[in-house]
Amino acid sequence: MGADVVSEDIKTLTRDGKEFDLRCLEKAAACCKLNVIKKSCELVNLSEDDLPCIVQLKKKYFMIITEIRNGECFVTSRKPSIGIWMPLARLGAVYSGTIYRFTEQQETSASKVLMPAWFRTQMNELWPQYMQVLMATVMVNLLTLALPLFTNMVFDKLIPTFATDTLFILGMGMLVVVVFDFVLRWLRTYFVDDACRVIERRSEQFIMGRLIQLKQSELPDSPGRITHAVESFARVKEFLSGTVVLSLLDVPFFILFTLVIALIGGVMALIPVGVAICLVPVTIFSYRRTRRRASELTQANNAKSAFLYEVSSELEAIKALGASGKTQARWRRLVTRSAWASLASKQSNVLLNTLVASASQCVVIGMLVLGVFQIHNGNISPGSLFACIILGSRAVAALMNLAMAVNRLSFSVKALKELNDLLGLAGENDNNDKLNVPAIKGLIEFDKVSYRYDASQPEVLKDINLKIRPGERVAILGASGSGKSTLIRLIQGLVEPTEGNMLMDRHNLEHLNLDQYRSHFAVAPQKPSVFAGTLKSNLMLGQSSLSTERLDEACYGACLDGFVQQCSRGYAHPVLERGENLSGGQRQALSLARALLRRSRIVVLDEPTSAYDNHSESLFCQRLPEILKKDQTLILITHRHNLLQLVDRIIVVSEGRIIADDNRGRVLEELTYRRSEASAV
Ligand SMILES: Nc1ncnc2c1ncn2[C@@H]1O[C@H](COP(=O)(O)OP(=O)(O)OP(=O)(O)O)[C@@H](O)[C@H]1O
Repeated sequence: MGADVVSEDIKTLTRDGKEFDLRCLEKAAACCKLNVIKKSCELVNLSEDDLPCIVQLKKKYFMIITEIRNGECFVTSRKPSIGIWMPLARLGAVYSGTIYRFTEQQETSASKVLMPAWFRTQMNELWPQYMQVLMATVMVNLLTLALPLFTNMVFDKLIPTFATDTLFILGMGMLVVVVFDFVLRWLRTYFVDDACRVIERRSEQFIMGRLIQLKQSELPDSPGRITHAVESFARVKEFLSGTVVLSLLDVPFFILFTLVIALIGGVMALIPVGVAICLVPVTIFSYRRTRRRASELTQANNAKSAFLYEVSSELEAIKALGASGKTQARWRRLVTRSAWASLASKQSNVLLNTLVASASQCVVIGMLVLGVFQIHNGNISPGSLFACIILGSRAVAALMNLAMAVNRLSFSVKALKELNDLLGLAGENDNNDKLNVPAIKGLIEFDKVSYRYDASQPEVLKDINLKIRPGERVAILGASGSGKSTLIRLIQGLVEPTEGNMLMDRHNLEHLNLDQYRSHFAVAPQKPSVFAGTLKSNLMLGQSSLSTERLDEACYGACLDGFVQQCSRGYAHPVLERGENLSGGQRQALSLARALLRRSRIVVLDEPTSAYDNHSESLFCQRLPEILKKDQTLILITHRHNLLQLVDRIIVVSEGRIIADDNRGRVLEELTYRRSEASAV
């Protein structure tokens, strides 16, 4: 367990003088796959296994102990932010007697699939709501007993004696019961829906947080698969946190109702018990069948979502290429496949539903037939028979709900498994011992780095040794597909070398907190990313408030200033999804301005002017040096000769290897020489 990150997380959670929020801590710990355990013990009894831990002091203060040695402990708190060694006895004077320690979450594979830890954490926090649901369920089911007892009384006592006064009083009482029943059922549904709402908000926040953290190299090739996994979870969570909970809570009442039937009607209780026994194999068979169907349906829907995602983002290209017919034909095939899979899975459901409805009728028929014999033998009265029938139907209804929930569970398990597989992919900061990177000097080193995107593919970069010093202005040149952008991805830690090491200020990137590390980069990628919103929201992506002067400066540098002035609403100019209402050059300028706005230590520009006209490109070449500070490193990937005036050093990549790396003049000379040699041949 890594002390650094846990301490760091804890520090942000323990605000001096404020109430300690255990829920927040549990949530943060769950993100690191840790459980929080509250423990009462003497400080002298703390063992290595307890560390790091949060120590609760008197007066609501908290500290973190990361190490204990020779009667001293290393403690940190928010104030001072650095740690100190302190004798345990001294801390003992202000110690409240409680610590919070951490253990790694252990999961069995079954629990992982049915209720992954992150989802269970959300549900665990909702115990108060579920306790209310439980209480309402108990009340509702107890009130259910009133109707059969009333019926029994009416048939056996009131009809023979025609005691109308008692009948009216009991009738009024039953009306009150009905009103209570209505209110309780409504409340129960409300509590469940409210719990679902909370789970929805929290789990979807968690999912997005985790998705963003996943390693780029681990993500599935198809963004449609990700979308589908997240979408199907939206349908599942309501079922798991609502339907399943209610069905499970109803089950004990099957036993209660059967016991009451046994009390009133003796052997009549055998009927619901018999139906329950028959339902078990039917439900298991149906569950297995539906699980197979769910798997086929998921595959079909995945393919559909992936294709839909692709078509919706490339609609214009499809029209321009005249590929509408082919697109429709492929869509038809996908839809047909998914419709058949959907029909097959619905059939499994319908079969169980129909069987379950028949089982309910069987209970009534069975009870009537057995009841006639029982009445004839004088064992029960007609009133008891009516009461048993009502109770029997209610008892079996509880089981039927459970059987149907179990059947539907196969879909939920499938969807949860898919999402869990996705979220279980390696994340960038999964190891808790990553170093924080509050600042960098900017020394980038490739130490014998090789990289391949896929084990089955050849290496894209081979044995690269390279050093880029802080403040250098470097261009990376090379033919298409030679590996320039991959080089940049490695520098940013977006992908990990298959061999060798990537270093920043002599620290291996695999030991750094990559989120923090990347905050020192300003990147304008080859393919600009533009989002729906305004020019300002796009420029400010990932930034807090900035002055208009800073925005103006960045737009000036990227030559976007002219366009901003043309827009009547200036920076508030609306931008459509993926920047559909902007030209290619404007999208690129926006992405470039966003990078310049960050004033990061390292500025990476991948083909920054590929969509610029010649005039804008020349302007950019003039303006960029005005904007860049001396200590900012510039790494420029370009095919444009004009841009080379911005750099002092040129690195040439060919087929994944560095074939030239020198100052601008010498490399350009060498390239001209090679070109003339080649043309002479
Ligand atoms: N995500 C990926 N999965 C598999 N292979 C990839 C991926 N991205 C790039 N490649 C392959 O890696 C090689 C290097 O690609 P890279 O994008 O680094 O080239 P580049 O020099 O930047 O090219 P260009 O100048 O055309 O942008 C290419 O052969 C490309 O097909």
